[in-house]
Amino acid sequence: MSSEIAISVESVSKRYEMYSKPRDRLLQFFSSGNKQYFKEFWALQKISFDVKKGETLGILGRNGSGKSTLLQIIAGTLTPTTGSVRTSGVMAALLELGSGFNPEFTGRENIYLNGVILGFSRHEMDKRFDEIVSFADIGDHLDQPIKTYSSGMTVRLAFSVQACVSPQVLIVDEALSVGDEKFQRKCFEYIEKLRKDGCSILLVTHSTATVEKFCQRGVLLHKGEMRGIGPAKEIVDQYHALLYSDEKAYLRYQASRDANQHSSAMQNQHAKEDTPSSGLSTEDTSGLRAVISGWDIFDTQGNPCEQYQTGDTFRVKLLIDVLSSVEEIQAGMLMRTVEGVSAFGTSTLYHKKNITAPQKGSRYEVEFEVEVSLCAGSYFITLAIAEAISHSDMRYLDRKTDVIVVTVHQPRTLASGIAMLDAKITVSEVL
Ligand SMILES: Nc1ncnc2c1ncn2[C@@H]1O[C@H](COP(=O)(O)OP(=O)(O)OP(=O)(O)O)[C@@H](O)[C@H]1O
Repeated sequence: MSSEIAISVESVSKRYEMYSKPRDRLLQFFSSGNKQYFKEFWALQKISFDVKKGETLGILGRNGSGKSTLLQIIAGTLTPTTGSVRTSGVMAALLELGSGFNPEFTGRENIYLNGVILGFSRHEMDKRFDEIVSFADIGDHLDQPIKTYSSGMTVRLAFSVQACVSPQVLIVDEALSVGDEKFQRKCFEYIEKLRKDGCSILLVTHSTATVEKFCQRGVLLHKGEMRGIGPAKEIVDQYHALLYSDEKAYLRYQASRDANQHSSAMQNQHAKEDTPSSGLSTEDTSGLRAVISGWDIFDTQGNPCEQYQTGDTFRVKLLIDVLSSVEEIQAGMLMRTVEGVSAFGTSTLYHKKNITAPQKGSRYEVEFEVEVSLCAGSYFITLAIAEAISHSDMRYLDRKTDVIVVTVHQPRTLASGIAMLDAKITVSEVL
């Protein structure tokens, strides 16, 4: 393995044996391989990629696409059916919540236990102990058994132990989403510091905002196969195409991306994405057929505004430039939480307001007026336009991912979660 590489994954596949009845497992055990009582399920198929030293790589994919399986194989807690993984340097892993802890032992005891697993002596852990405890900030709970911890406390301690041993490779599996926002920020600051010090980081998350912010490159897994590897933003776009379209539409999107990959047309598009308000020529020089050429968010008085209170109304406007003939254009918006969970999406299709037979060179403005029935938090808005092919199918024309961030405040907390539903509470004494 080259000295520039921190993790090398070579043709890794993982097969699970699926038994329909527990009895079949026993029969298989005694069958000495003459008969197969299980169905094969390949959770991963021929995955290969390298992570460079100092690089942060994000792994994206729908639920069940194989992300955790891959991380466990890289962390060495699961054996691949075929293929191999090589890593260099001290490797710390934050896998499933508290998976490295013994629940019966106290936090203090588990710090030392984890130290041994990571290859550190007691003396070496003594030197790091204070930093770990101060980072975890779990107070007196340190001397209580881990089984009494909340999930937030467990993740605090797990992160602190793994990060404070100055690893050369850090593997993080979604675990951080359990902690509160303040602790998450602290973790990401620490991850950034580790990255600057040359640590290679592999991050599994559903938050595309996290991938775009922290990762140079991304990997997209789909049904156990690697569907893409490349600059974080491109992989996030592919992931969105996979999430928000049906499978057929995604495959078409991917095929057209592959065809255009080396053409200047795609480079044009990304250059334009970086300067959204620059305005676009209406000449179809790029191969694109329609683009989102501008967008903004306003309050009901028409002032640009990204801060709202629950119950307020905002207006998102987007401009669409039609570069060549398109039969019918559908425009949509999607609001997602910081963790990437969809909170609300709507489209001209749902409201029977698609743009039909737009002329080449024409420009349209679409306005979404939305009442903010959301709990307090930050929400990212993605805008997209697509060509309606049939009632249930579409082909993406342009997409602007997480381009508007709305912060929702609630002066007096009335609810938690995402949706602010109207609730009435009645309390009465039962005699
Ligand atoms: N021990 C197992 N036996 C059989 N199938 C398994 C086992 N572990 C995982 N799988 C299957 O392997 C596939 C990949 O699972 P994995 O947990 O890696 O997905 P994931 O991308 O991490 O999902 P999520 O986003 O929901 O965490 C899933 O279909 C899962 O059901």
